[in-house]
Amino acid sequence: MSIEASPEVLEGLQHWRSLPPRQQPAWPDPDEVTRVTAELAGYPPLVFAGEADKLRHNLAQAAAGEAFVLQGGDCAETFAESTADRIRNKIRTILQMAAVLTYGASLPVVKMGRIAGQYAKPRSADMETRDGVTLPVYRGDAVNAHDFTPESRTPDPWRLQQAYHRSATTLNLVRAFTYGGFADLREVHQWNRGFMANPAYARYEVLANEIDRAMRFMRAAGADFDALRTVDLFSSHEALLLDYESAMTRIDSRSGLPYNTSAHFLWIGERTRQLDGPHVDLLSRVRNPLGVKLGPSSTADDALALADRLNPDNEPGRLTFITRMGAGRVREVLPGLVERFTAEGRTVTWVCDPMHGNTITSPSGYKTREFATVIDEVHGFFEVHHALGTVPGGLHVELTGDDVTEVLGGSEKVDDAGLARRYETLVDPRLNHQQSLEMAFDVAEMLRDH
Ligand SMILES: O=C[C@H](O)[C@H](O)COP(=O)(O)O
Ligand SMILES: C=C(OP(=O)(O)O)C(=O)O
Ligand SMILES: [Mn+2]
Repeated sequence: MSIEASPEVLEGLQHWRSLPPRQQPAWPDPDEVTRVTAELAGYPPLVFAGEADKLRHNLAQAAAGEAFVLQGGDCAETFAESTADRIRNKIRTILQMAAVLTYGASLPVVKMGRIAGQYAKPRSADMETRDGVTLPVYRGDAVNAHDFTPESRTPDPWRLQQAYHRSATTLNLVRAFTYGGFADLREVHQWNRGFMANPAYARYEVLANEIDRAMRFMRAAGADFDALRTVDLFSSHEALLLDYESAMTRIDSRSGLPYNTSAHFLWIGERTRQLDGPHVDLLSRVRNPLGVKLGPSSTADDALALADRLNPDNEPGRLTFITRMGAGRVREVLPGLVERFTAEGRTVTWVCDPMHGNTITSPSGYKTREFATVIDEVHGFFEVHHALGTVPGGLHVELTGDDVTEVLGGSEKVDDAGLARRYETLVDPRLNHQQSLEMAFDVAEMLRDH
């Protein structure tokens, strides 16, 4: 039997249209946007309500310290790079990290990609000037193209449909890889041994040997490795483009409730989390698990007000705070937020984004981050939670499975001159494959030792 939504619920889903927009593209022709979204609204869902419910349950476990979250992927996915090789490398990196973290935490790892829909970016400025020419800024492949020409930079709403199709093909591959045997733990373990073969990572040898021994123990004890051939890898992106997110919001026939079917998990960015804004309004009305980014200027009052709006029933797993304070601020700002939530009996999953508070410009002019600073914020996040006796629920990172050079440092010591070798990101710098694994080993050591 199919349950329908009430007229109030359907009307509420349009309320965002009356609220002040932020970070939305200046589409040249609003009628064109209406045509695009009317078509989009008839497309099949990319994800199913039951899957989002499962993820909400997993995130509730993470809030309670019974699981650990790993959310990772590009700052901005691009259409050109949503190829089989790139997607496979990214999935492999996430699976490798998850295996190491599972050992370190002795907990199941909830895996989410910034993948299959991460095509829209909030920006600091609306316009970009080069050599005296000023054009609209690049806002992600769902909006415009990166080349610096008036044609490319003009927002084109038909790109929203391309974003849908690219998300669908990416998700198809994610499902094929993760349910088709590619995620086999024995295989993932072999890849990690390959990583450890590089002497640059000798300091993680003790941990790597422990994992090796644990695998041999499991085999000897008759563990069912065939049951470990499949994993869930959930999709997520920033819910930024209201026209798209609204068109992808559908009524679940089992419950009559709205779900955003563009991804399992949606987050609201630091720039669009205003309580009276359209992003908070639209997302408050869907049942998916939600995230909100919290930067260094966040107060406990802000965070509580967001929880009142987005999780009024204090349902575990519904709300994740992704804190991105910066390495220099996390130890000072995070405790006040966590303490208030604990004192008020609020449930939230605390996840650390050590990327966005630590962005710098290198002497040669690249937008970059220092690996050591990124790691320092992660350490600060754990120190705060351990001191308060609260639960550090997971990590949110910008990464790629490829051998790019966008973040400084790491054991392979990418330096300023080295950034030029393979700097490919169109927005923020990502950890490369090796830096991602190094972070996983570092965090796993910390988790094991706690
Ligand atoms: O990914 C995050 C933001 O979109 C990005 O950091 C904004 O970058 P900008 O300051 O270059 O606009
Ligand atoms: C835009 C992003 O982050 P924030 O909203 O935290 O700045 C992002 O995650 O790419
Ligand atoms: Mn980013």
